[in-house]
Amino acid sequence: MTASGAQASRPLIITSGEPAGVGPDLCVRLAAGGLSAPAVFAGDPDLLKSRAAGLGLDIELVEYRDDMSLPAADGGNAAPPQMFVLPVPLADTVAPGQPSAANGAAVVSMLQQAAQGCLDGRFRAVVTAPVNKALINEAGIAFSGHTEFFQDYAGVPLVVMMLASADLRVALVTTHLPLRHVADAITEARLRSIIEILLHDLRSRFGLASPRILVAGLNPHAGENGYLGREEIDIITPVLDSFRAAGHALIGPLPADTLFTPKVLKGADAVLAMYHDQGLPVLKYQGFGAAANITLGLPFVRTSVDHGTAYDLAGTMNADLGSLQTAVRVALEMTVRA
Ligand SMILES: NC(=O)C1=CN([C@@H]2O[C@H](COP(=O)(O)OP(=O)(O)OC[C@H]3O[C@@H](n4cnc5c(N)ncnc54)[C@H](O)[C@@H]3O)[C@@H](O)[C@H]2O)C=CC1
Ligand SMILES: NCC(=O)COP(=O)(O)O
Repeated sequence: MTASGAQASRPLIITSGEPAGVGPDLCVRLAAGGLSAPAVFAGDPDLLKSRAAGLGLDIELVEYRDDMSLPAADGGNAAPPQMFVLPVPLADTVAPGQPSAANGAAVVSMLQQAAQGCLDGRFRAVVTAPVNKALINEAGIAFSGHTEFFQDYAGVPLVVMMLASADLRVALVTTHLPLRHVADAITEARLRSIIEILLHDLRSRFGLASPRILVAGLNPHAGENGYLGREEIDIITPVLDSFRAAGHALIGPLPADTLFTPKVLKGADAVLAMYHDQGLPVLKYQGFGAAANITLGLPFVRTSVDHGTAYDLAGTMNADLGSLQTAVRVALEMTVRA
């Protein structure tokens, strides 16, 4: 697959995420293995250098400047491989697995610089390594996730979180919300806008002309005709009916407990789950390590890993690189299509 000339000349920006987690390890491993497209890594150069050394990787860190033109396959033929770094210095030095809230501002700065570079057209797309949401809050910065951060930064009213493996796509109506607030957040207006974004991006970014989407109910047994909750009757069904009347293939609301069985999933292009832990455990059970987290509805492409900071694996070669590789591949494919 090849990108257009203008797209190919713009590098991906990959944020290295929580400094004490596996993000920096995965980034140096990705750079050492070579990428199929130009990429810049946002992070602290000293940290990346020391993590590469600790993992026994021989790479040359090169400070990235906007006026640089990067080799087509980043670090491809250079020996040792080159890693282009947008420097974001940390406030505190950290050891693998030992996070410090003092670095919260630097972690958020990586995201700001990446988002701004995408909005300005300097970067092709952003790929994020995991952050620790609680630690950023401890640093005094309100933060519930990359998804919400990029939505706010881009100034768009709503985005959709979708995790995708080779065999399953799961999008969410609500994201990082306490469970007791979920039902109130599922309004007709929100559900309608989420479905519009999902339909639009499945067509434009994934090449699905008429996506078939299975929609979960909120309550057990999709509400059991109203005896176990009324959201299906009052909100979900009317919204789905209006999309169906317009010719869209939306099936549901389906009982979530059997929605993910192979027979029901057959022929579906995506599942729309009502909340985070209704959909994501299934996706992760099915595809952990080979899935990407994608934010739909942004004015730029953003993908991420399917896992968290994995402090227990930081500084070792034991973390699986598969999800970061998948996130990079999906970002490249999405930017070719759009
Ligand atoms: N995209 C992001 O920024 C995400 C960040 N997080 C953050 O990560 C932190 C830790 O969350 P947890 O729930 O413990 O999830 P986690 O994904 O960090 O760890 C859960 C389990 O998966 C394993 N694991 C994670 N990544 C792996 C990899 N690449 N290869 C092999 N095994 C891997 C870990 O060793 C652990 O056993 C939290 O602060 C959370 O906010 C969680 C999910 C996504
Ligand atoms: N479970 C996915 C997750 O929490 C990642 O969220 P985000 O940081 O990508 O918004």
